[in-house]
Order: sequence, then structure tokens, then C-alpha cells
Amino acid sequence: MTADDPRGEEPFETLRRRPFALDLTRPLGTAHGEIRRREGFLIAVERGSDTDGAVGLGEATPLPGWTESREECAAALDGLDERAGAGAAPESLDTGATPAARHGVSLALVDVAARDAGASLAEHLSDEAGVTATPADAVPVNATIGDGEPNETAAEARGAVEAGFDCLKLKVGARDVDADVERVRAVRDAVGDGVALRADANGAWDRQVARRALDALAAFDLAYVEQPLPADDLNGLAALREGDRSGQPDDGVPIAADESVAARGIDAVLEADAADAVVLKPMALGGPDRALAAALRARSAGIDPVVTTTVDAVVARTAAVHVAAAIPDAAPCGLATGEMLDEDLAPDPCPIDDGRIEVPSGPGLAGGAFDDLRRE
Ligand SMILES: O=C(O)CCC(=O)c1ccccc1C(=O)O
Ligand SMILES: [Mg+2]
Repeated sequence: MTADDPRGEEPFETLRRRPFALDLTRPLGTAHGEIRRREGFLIAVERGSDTDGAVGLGEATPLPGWTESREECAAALDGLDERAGAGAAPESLDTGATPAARHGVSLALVDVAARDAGASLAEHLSDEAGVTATPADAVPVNATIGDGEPNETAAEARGAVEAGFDCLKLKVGARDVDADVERVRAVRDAVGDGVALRADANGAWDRQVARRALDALAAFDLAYVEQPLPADDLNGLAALREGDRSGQPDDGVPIAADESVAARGIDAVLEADAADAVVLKPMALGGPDRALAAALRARSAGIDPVVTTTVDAVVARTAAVHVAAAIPDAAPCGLATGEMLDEDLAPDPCPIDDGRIEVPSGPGLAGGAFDDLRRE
């Protein structure tokens, strides 16, 4: 949108929201219990006197543990109806307290702004963030494998590699360390050395157990262990990175922070030297703009950003693909979560092929792909 475009001055007067609930095909087993169902709100913003029907689309799909509850999200969105103009909404929503609500509204606004500019969301977000590199046409993704028995876990891993994934993320921490070590061993044996393996403990361990787990898992050449300690234990994460078995820096299993970033913020995680990689969930960080800003801060600190979802519906998943595309040379991202859902809000404009997702060229989220949702 250009400065002399009068539409740019016009507030978004209508903000609509529609609740949805989507079941997972089968529960995703994590150390925090099973994720079975995702409930959220589809958001649409529309200019008051628009004649061209420009509608921006967003999604707020809260997941307690990473974001506010559904009730808190609904209350935050309800509060907006009383304010003048949805355009000011992201600023009036508290990123820390209600990140999913802010995600929903800010995504809808950046979607319509990108559409006005004839740009893809990735192009628009990278322009706004001052990224000079052209967004990627495709992003590499990891397969996500939940908790299960060793043979089940290995079979899923083999299936993912056959489908073209060369990076797998396994949930750990739901059973004792020895059992998880057997699961990781079974997967490594099944897929061989050419596949990158990540493990996600979702904060299940204390410092002593985490040390033991990392020492035992060192044999399997893991790309990283995600959130081995509770979210708030930044000093514990830093200590795990320091005190590996060999005592040699850079010789231990790398550590990724996920819940810590949502709970404490990217700056605190970077300042504490708590991680080698950071897992960024736009839904938990208050929106695609905030997630990209966090990714760029991590990058400039020499820490790898990895964009993932909270098992969101298709609108938020597509937005997360654009965030990943805007990060120069992003590592494999946790964006292959659409297939976990039994049904979705619309057909997926981002199919996964050979471990990669092609980024929709736009405008906005995905050109006309969500036109039915915009009209509802
Ligand atoms: O990162 C991935 O591969 C998929 C996303 C994922 O694992 C996840 C999904 C929902 C809630 C939490 C998490 C997590 O990363 O801990
Ligand atoms: Mg995680």
C-alpha cells in the first residue's frame, strides 16, 4: 500500500470471529499429556466502507501451556469489539497475556496489508522487518512423531523417511529415561545415520534427570533436545549446555528452547545463553510479525530459529510457513502438523512434498485459497 493510497488511512471497522473445533486424527502424545482437539477462532477484518471486498483473515487457536486459555482468548477478542477500529487492536492486546488473540488479529491485518500491496505474506513480513534477502520459495520441515512404544515410534519414523522427510522430531519425556533411550535407539537403527533426529521433552525433566538423559542420548547424534527442563529454568538450560559429559564445549547434545521462549521471551533466553536453537510458535509469541522479529534477534545472536505451530488450523499454519520463508536459510521447521488434524477449515494450500513445503506466492496468505472463509 502506498502512502497516498487513501484506503491505508481507513480503519478496519469490522472484526468478525467464528469459533471452530477440530479433532486430531489420533492424539499427539507429549510429556504434558495428549493433545486431542484444537479449538479456536477464525478472525476476519474488513474495512468499513470498502467496495473491493478486501478482507484480512487470521486465526486464534490458543493452547494452554503456550498461550492463554480459550476463555481468556475469547474475552480478549470480545473486549476489542468495544474499541474503535480493529486496526489498533494488536497494540491494545497484551502479547504476554493473550498471544493467541493478538496472533489472530495481527495476522488478519498483515494479510490484508499484503493483499493490498500485491505481495505474499512472506514478502510483506520481510519488508516490514527490514530483511533484505528474498523470501524462500520452499521451506524444509521436520516430521513430528508422538510418544509411543519403541516399535511403533520406529515404524512411524521409517514411514516419514519413506515419505521424504530427512529430519524427524520425536516426543520424549512421557516415560522414564531408559525407555526413551530405547525409543531413540530404535529410531536411529531404523532410519540410519543420514537422517537428522530431534527430541522434544516438553519440560519433563529436572536438572539431574536431564543431565542423565542427555548423556545417554549423546550416542545417537541428535540435532538437539528441545526443552529438557521446565520453561522457567533458563539457568538450568545454560548449565546443561556447559556441563556435558566430555567437559568440552560444543561436544554435548545441543539444546533448543520452546516453552521458555513463550514464557520468558526471546531476549531472556538469549541473555541467559540458554539455548543453541529456539523454537518459535507464532501463536505463542503474539503473531507472525513477533515471531519473525524473534527469529531475526536469535539469528543475530548466532542462535538457530525454528518455526513451528501449536497444531493450528490451516490459516495459522499457512502464516507460519510464510514466517519461516522470511527467515534466510531457515533450519527444518515444525510445520508438518496439518496431517494430524482429522478435518480442517479449508483445503491446505501448503502440501508437503519430499520434506519441504512450497510457499504460496500470494497475495497475502495464499491468493484466493481461503476465499470461502473470507466470505463467511
Ligand atoms: O515442532 C513440531 O514438529 C510440531 C509442533 C509440536 O511439536 C508441538 C505442537 C503442539 C504443542 C507443542 C509442540 C511442541 O513443540 O512442543
Ligand atoms: Mg516443543
